[in-house]
Amino acid sequence: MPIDTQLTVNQAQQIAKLQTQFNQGLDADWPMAPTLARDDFAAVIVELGERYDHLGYKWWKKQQADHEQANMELIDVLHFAVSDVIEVLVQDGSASPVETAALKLAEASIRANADEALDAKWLLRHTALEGRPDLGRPLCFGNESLTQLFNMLYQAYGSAEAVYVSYVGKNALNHVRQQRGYKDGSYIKMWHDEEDNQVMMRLLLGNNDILKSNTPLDEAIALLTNYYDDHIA
Ligand SMILES: O=c1ccn([C@H]2C[C@H](O)[C@@H](COP(=O)(O)O)O2)c(=O)[nH]1
Repeated sequence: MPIDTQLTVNQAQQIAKLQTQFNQGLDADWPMAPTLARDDFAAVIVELGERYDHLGYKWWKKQQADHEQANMELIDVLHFAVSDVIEVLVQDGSASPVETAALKLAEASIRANADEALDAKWLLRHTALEGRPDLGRPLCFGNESLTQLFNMLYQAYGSAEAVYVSYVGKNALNHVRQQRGYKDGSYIKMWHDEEDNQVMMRLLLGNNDILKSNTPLDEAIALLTNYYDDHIA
């Protein structure tokens, strides 16, 4: 049964905006005149590799699949995919790349369907078909690749709403990591016996107000920072 689900326009706009804000925390001039060298597609490839690892792809070794962590890698891919879309729009001369990227996200989320989710290799194939060698980008998130990514996200999370909460949560966690020393290595990634990702999902899923809020990021960051300071650091 196809799942009838899609991002609201407001959710798509939030994702494009939150991604821009996070990237600008690392490089204030991104995306118009970046000063920090970044390679979003290298990151996409590595995140998909991590996904295969969590799925236990090694047929020559006994492994335990961790589907929750594998799904979270798709949320990481979404971060870098949105960044890629915005960068291509800038290179193509768009005057409003963040707003246009939000529109592309909303449209892909309408076209997508969990039943059509395929293995990540097919996603990569589409990014190659939609590549822009003219921009020095052999792989790119065009409209079809974005749809394929949403197919996979819907299969992983069951609804656009769950994808949205997971995105906001991971984006917030990325901020908390930066604020608590991820760059200098002092951040503690294991929260007791679990990865911070997993604790984050539990904390946010237990807090319905964040989804409805107009400032979901601020609320998610506050929740996670308090937890980190009270229980971990
Ligand atoms: O410029 C960047 C750099 C990192 N991330 C986010 C995306 C992923 O959610 C997360 C990956 O971090 P690791 O867990 O792989 O360190 O960082 C961005 O959104 N933009």
